[in-house]
Amino acid sequence: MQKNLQTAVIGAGLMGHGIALTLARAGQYVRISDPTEEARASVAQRISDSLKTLGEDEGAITKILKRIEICSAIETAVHDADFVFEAAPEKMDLKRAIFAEIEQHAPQGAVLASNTSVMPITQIMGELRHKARALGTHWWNPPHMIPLVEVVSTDWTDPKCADAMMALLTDAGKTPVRVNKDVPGFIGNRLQHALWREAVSLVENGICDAEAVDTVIKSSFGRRLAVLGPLENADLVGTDLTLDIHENVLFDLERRDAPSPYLAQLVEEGRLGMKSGEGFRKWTAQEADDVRARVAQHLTRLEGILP
Ligand SMILES: NC(=O)c1ccc[n+]([C@@H]2O[C@H](COP(=O)([O-])OP(=O)(O)OC[C@H]3O[C@@H](n4cnc5c(N)ncnc54)[C@H](O)[C@@H]3O)[C@@H](O)[C@H]2O)c1
Repeated sequence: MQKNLQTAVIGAGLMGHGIALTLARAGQYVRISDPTEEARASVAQRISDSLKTLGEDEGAITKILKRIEICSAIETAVHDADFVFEAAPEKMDLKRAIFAEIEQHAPQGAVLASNTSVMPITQIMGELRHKARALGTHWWNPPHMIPLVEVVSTDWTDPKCADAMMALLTDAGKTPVRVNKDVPGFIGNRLQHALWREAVSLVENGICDAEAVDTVIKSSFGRRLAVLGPLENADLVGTDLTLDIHENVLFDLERRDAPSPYLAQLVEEGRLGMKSGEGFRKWTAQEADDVRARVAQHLTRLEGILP
């Protein structure tokens, strides 16, 4: 893979800082833009802290930071970019306006990607003049630690642009996966939220409490999920057993096609989770910090264990 390519990251928040450091660490140049003074002022320190978590020393961090330029204007960030990653807030109108501006200033050959979590790429980039270079790259949080990036093609995405993006991400140490149809939630969030729908339903229907749901997952199939996907598991136990289980349980699983009223009520009551001190469960600030530290420590350890 060619090095010293010019990349642009639009939005220097949680995802943008991690995408930028991943690309710079892989030997590419990055211009990262954000209209917010606070985000621009803090992004170098946040990147440095994340690189430390990844085990980089001061010398390496200085070299990586030299590859990253911080800008306020989208035009400056994208004017000579080969690849553009948009990581601005999850608002359709904002993303559409950002891509109109990107297209105005980026080279015609640049591949343009949105990091939207669930919104259709077709809708975000439907107004572009050159839609063949538009696609989705759904990175996962923290983007510098979770290997997966879903590369989403629309009906009009040129396969060569998707190939180029796959190559760039692979070279940067990511595990890109192609999503061939632009469906809401792509692959990962469809799977994740199918599980969350059932998890909420179990609590809502008094079958168990929230702690029991989390304990069951963490102490059972959650343990093997990182090395055994569900379809590998179905082949491992046999598709015949899988069919028998589905015949006896699927009829009773949650199947509503809208969010749970129980979840809506939590939000209405201001029980927003760790940030408000209570969601499905009560959380002290210390308990919330402990969870974040536990996740970071676990992901760091996994880096050394998993292929
Ligand atoms: N946080 C996650 O876990 C996660 C995971 C996967 C995907 N995403 C998606 O990534 C995107 C970014 O999420 P985030 O968590 O980094 O949000 P964030 O709020 O941390 O960062 C967004 C940044 O965009 C900046 N911004 C606002 N308007 C802008 C503009 N016009 N141009 C450029 N930058 C602008 C903000 O100042 C902010 O710094 C969203 O689409 C989100 O859905 C988030």
